[in-house]
Amino acid sequence: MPTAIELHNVSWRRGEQTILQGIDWVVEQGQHWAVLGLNGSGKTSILNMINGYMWPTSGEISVLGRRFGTVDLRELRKSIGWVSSSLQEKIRPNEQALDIVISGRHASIGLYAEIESEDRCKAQRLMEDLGCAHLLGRAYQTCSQGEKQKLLIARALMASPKLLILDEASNGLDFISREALLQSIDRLAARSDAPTLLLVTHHTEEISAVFSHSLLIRRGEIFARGRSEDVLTEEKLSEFFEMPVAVERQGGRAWLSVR
Ligand SMILES: Nc1ncnc2c1ncn2[C@@H]1O[C@H](COP(=O)(O)OP(=O)(O)OP(=O)(O)O)[C@@H](O)[C@H]1O
Repeated sequence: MPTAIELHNVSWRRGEQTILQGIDWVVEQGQHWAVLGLNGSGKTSILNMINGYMWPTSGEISVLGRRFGTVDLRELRKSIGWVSSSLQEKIRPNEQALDIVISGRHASIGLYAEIESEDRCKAQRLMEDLGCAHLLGRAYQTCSQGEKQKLLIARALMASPKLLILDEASNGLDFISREALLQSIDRLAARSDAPTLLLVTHHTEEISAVFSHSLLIRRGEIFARGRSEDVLTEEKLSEFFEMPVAVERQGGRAWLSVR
């Protein structure tokens, strides 16, 4: 089975500034990873490289077993779902929830292809799985932030991606909505046909047990990577944040506080 992601000695420089330095990271298919790093640490830059929107200054990248430089990126992107807040802004406010989900089938914003009933059934099933089937005929602008996120995840799943990136998916959610979204993500991860998941987050407590591995990025370099229980420890995180933190484990999640 090809690896989901391979970055070998990837660096990215812009003029005098080194934004990524010597990134080595391998994600096997079927693993789910959390990616943690302070603002400006380089997370989005790595995601842009994985999606082929940016090219490293040096190093090699393979995604889903295809080595960059020899692959049609537009084709490859059909196998990658990326749910981010910037996607939210691209959705037309009066578009209906079901249509938004179906539009993910062709990785387009808006409906350009004829809707097949198969697509409609799949979209409905995904909405049920994510607990947002009640929104079917609702206009996007009338949905809450949490509901919008679920719709966008369902939309990304329409194309049956092999890799799904959830980029700060819980931004702006209240406590209850965030828990509901995290539960939906857990259910998704537990499915036998689940894509490889990357959860980009600022909050360790969002990293549930399904995210078996974690990557910590600091100032454009990998600070730590490996099994989440080995990486999300008091000692490592205190060193990572350069601040003494306490970690309390509850339900397989690491809750942080400043010591
Ligand atoms: N196109 C660019 N040109 C110059 N600098 C850039 C460019 N893109 C990103 N950077 C810089 O690279 C660094 C890493 O940015 P990046 O967006 O990858 O961080 P991030 O970890 O995603 O941050 P955040 O959590 O705030 O979203 C930042 O200092 C940013 O200003």
